[in-house]
Amino acid sequence: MTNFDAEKAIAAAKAVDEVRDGMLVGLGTGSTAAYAVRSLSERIKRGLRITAVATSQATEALARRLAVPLVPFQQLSALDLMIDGADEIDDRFQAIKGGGGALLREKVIAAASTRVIIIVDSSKLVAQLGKFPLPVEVVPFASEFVRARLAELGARVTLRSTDGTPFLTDQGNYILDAALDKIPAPRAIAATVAAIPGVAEHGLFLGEIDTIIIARGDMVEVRHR
Ligand SMILES: O=C(CO)[C@H](O)[C@H](O)COP(=O)(O)O
Repeated sequence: MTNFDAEKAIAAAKAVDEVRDGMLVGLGTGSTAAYAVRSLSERIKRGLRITAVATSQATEALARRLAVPLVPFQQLSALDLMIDGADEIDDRFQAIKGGGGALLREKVIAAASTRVIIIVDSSKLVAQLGKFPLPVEVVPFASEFVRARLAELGARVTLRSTDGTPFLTDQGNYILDAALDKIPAPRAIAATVAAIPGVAEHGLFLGEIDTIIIARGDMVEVRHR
């Protein structure tokens, strides 16, 4: 386990402490969120009664394997709590997400949740967003059109792929990773990108996050908005 893995596990356990009997809990995607699923599973084994919603097929598979009770989100419109990771987060509770390609479902679940807790290791806290390329989910039909529009904004744009095969999201869309280096005005970029026809969602989470849990070594810091 790397130091960052240990921090992820500590932050995840702290977030899972916030889960109470009867809650409907949104489960994020990625390696940090996976620690939260494991931690939640341990509490369920000790008697916690909750129902969860997964933000991706990967998280769904993990939760099923660990006997975390799941319900499809299609039957719901609101959740109590979401626990998820992030690729970058600043001290204004603004984040870039989507490194795992689940940004669209993550944004829906975040919007549906009364409270959103983001759990991160110490490498994820930044003074300004933008070092991590902004993931933009696009319908495949529009991918070249959207790529050109993002390039006009000054981004170096890469179609996410493995060995030349485009990565497909759980919705069957593509991801364009838009490297901007710095995003000094996240709200303006978010509005501009969201307005490009063919964009399904972007990875800027600007108003959704209520609590950040950051682990540094074996210390954990909880910040509330
Ligand atoms: O947004 C995400 C998935 O879409 C993840 O939360 C983000 O990529 C962080 O992943 P990890 O915890 O593996 O570093």
